[in-house]
Amino acid sequence: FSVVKVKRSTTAPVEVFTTTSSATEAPDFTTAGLEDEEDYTTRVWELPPKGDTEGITAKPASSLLIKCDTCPENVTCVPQIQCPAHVRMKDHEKPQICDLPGGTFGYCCLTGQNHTAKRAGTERTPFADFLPLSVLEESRQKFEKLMHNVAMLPVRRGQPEFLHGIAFHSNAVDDKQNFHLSNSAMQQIIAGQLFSKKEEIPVDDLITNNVQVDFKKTPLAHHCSGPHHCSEPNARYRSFDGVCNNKLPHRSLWGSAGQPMERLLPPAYEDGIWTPRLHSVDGSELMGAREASRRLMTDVDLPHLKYNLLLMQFGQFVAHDVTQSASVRLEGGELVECCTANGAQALPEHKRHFACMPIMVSPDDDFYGTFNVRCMNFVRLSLAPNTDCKVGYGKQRSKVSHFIDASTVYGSSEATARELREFNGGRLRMSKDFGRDLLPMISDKKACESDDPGKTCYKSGDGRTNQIISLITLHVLFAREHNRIAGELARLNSHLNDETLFQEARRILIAELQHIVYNEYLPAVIGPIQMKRFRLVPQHHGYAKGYSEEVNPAITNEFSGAAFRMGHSTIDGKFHIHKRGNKVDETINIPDVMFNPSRMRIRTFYDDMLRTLYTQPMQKADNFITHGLSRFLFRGHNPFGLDLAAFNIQRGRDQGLRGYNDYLEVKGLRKLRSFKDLPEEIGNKLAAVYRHPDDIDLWVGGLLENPLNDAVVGSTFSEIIADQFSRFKHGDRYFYEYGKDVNPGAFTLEQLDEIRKTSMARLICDNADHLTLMEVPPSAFVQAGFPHNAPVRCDSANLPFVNLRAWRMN
Ligand code: HEM
Ligand SMILES: [Ca+2]
Repeated sequence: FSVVKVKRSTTAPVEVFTTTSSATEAPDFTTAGLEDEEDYTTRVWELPPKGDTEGITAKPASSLLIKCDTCPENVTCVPQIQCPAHVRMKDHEKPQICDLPGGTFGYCCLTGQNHTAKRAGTERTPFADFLPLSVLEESRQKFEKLMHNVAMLPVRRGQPEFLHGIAFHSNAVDDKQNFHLSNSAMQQIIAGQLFSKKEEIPVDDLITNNVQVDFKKTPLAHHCSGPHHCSEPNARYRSFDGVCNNKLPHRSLWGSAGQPMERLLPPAYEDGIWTPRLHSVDGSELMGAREASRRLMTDVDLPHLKYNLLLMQFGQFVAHDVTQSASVRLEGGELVECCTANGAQALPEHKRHFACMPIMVSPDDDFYGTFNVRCMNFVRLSLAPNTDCKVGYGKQRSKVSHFIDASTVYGSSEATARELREFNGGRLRMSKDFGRDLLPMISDKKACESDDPGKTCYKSGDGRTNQIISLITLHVLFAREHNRIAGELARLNSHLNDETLFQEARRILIAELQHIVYNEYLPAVIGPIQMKRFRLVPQHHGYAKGYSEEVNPAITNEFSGAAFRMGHSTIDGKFHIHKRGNKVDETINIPDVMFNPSRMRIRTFYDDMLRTLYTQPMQKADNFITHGLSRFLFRGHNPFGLDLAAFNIQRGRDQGLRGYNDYLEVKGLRKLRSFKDLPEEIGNKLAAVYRHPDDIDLWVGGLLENPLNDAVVGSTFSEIIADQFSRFKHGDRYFYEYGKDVNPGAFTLEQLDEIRKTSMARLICDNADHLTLMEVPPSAFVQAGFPHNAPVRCDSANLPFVNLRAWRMN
C-alpha cells in the first residue's frame, strides 16, 4: 500500500459549499421557497469557471449574497448540510452566509443546531491526516473475515422475507453490480471506523464531513472518480439513467441511477459512520421497532373524507419512480437471512451477516407471539462508495433515476428500456389478453413469488410492479398511454421512424406524468400553501423559470426513509370491488393480491380496479396502519407475514435518520422538551415507548401530526416532501415547463398548452377497456361522491384532452 499524505488540517476545515465538491458529495439544498419571481440562480453563489472546478474554494460572490458578520441572536452559523433552504436566514428563505471556524463559510440558520461548535474546554488533538498502513491492513483483514468466515444463510422462496427482498430487486445484472459497489463501500466504511476510533475523531466531525482525510492511491480508491464529462450535453431526450441532466462535469451524475441519497440533516449514526441509531439520548437501548409499531401504529379504520385510493396508489407509483434503495445481498443476488428457521431467534452474532439488523419480537407480542416468532429478518441497505475518496459516513444508494421521468415505465438504464421496447412504431411491448393490452410477462424468477410458469408476473421498468395488483393496474395504464401516444404520432407523422416515435412519445408521457404530479397529486398531499411557498404550482401559460444548476435533485434519506412512507398509512386493508352501480361484488384482502397478479386476467378486472380506486376512500395519514401491512405483509401462503410499520421504523434507524424533534427545529419550531408538550393521549403513548422526546422516530412523529389545512400530511412531512419535489422541479433541466433557454427538449408553447390539459381522469378514460368503466370523476384523486365531482362520461367536453396535432412535424 502506498500512504497518501494530505494537507494537514489541525482545525479541520468544514466542507460547506458544494460548487466545488464532487457529484456524489454535495449536500446542495434547493433554493426553493423564494417568495418572488426573480430568477434566483443569480442570487446564489457565483459559479467557478466551467471546466475544471476541482480544488477551488467556494467564495461568496460579491454582491449576490448578504454576508452577516455574526448571525443574529438565536440563529447559528452552520455548515450547509445542516441548513435546508427553507430554514435559512433572511425572511426565512434566502441564504445568508457567515464564517465558520477554519475559514470556510456556512449559513445563518434557524435550525439552531451547531455540530461544529467548539466543544467547551477541549482542544482537539490534531489527528493523522492520512490513512496509516496499519489501518488499511486491519480493515482489509476485517472485511475478508466478514465476507468469508460467516455462514451467510440465504432466504428461501415462499417465505415473506423472499417477497420483501423483491422490494429491492431489479435484475441479475443490477444485483451483481450492487454487490461489488456495496462491498467497496463497506471496505471504506470499515477503514473509516477503525481510523476514527484510533484517532478519537469526534462524531460531530464525521457527520458533518469535517474530516479531511482522503484515500486516493490506496486500495480503497477503487471507485474514486473525477468529473464526468457529457459527450452530448444538449441531447434532446433525457437519458434513461438521468446522467447529464446537469451539464456541469462535477454534477453530471446528480440524481442519476446508482447515486447516493442526500440528507437534510447530518446522520445520527452512533459512531458517526454507519452504526445505526439504536440508543436513546439517555444511553439506554431504544425500544425494538416491532414493539414500537405494535404499541403506536394500531389498526383503526379512519377513511379520508375527500381523497380516494387512487391518490394512495399514484403515490406509490411516484415513489417507485424516484427512489429504490438496495438491501445488502450475497454474491449471487440471494437475500441474507438473519434469523433461525421460522423466526425462532436471531442467528448467533458470529454467524450473522454484517448487514443483519434483525427486528426482535417480544414473547408477549399479541400477534407474532402466538406463532412463536421472536425474530423478523431485516437486512441493512447497501451503500454507495464515496467517489470523492474521503473518509466519511455511509450513504445509501438509490438504484433508480431520482428524477420524475417515468423510470417506472421505461427503466433506469438503456438496457432495461431495450428489453421493454417493441422496436416497431415507437411502442412498448405488451402481452395480448383477449384483445386487451397487458404488460409483458416476466422471465426473471427472482421477481415473482412463484416459479410456477402458470403464475408468472408482469414486467415493467420497475422491479416492484407485482407488489400489489392496484400498482400493476397503474403500470398498465401508463404503458398503454405510451402506446396510444406513439400510435397517434405515427398517424400524424407517417415519415417518423421507430426511434423518434418512441422518444417523442416518451417525452410527452413524462410531461403528462409531471403535470399530473404538480397539478393534481402534490397539491392534495402537501396543500396549497406549501405549493406556493416552494414555487411548485404549474403555470397556466408560457414557460416556467426556476431551473438552477445549483439544485441537487437527489432523493433525501428523510424523504425515502420516512416522509414519503406516509403513504403506508393511507392504504386500506381491503379493496371493495364495485361492479357498476353501488353494489360491492367482491372484497379482497390486500395480502391476497400482493405478488399474485392472476386476477389481471379476469376480463373486467382492470376496469373494475380503476373504478374501485377512484371510488373507495383512502385511509387518513395518521398513526394507524392496516394489519394487512403490519401483520400480513407478503404472507403468501403463510399464516403470518411481516410488519411494514416495524420495517419503516427500523429502516429509519438503519439510514441514520435523526429523531423527529430535530426536524421540528429545522422548521424553526421549539423542540418538544417533555411528552407533556403533546396532547395527553399521544404523549402518554409515546412516553410508554420512548425515554425522551429526542428519541421519537421521524416516521412515527410525522404521522402523529395533524394534517395541514387542505393537505393529507402534517407540517413536518409536508416540509420534507415539498423540499424534495422542489428539487425534482428546480433541479431537472428537462422539466416539462422549461423553455429552450435551459431545456434542450423544450416543447413549443402550443405543445405546452396541450400538455397542460392532461388530467388523471383523461388518462383513465383514454386507457380503460370500457367494459365496465364508462365514466370518471373529473378530479380523479377526489372521491367520486364528493361535491362537484360527480363522474362524467369519458366523451364529455368537461374532460379536455391533449391534442397531439400540435406534434405534427413536417
Ligand atoms: C400499496 C401497497 C404498498 C406496499 C405493499 C408497500 C410496501 C413497501 C415495502 C415492503 C417497502 C420496503 C420497506 C423496507 O424494507 O424498508 C416500501 C418502501 C417504500 N414505500 Fe411502500 N408500499 C406500498 C405503498 C406505498 C405508498 C402508497 C407510498 C407513498 C405514497 C409508498 C412509499 C414508499 C417509499 C418512499 C419507500 C422507500 C423506497 C426506497 O427508497 O427503497 N409505499 N414499501
Ligand atoms: Ca425516475
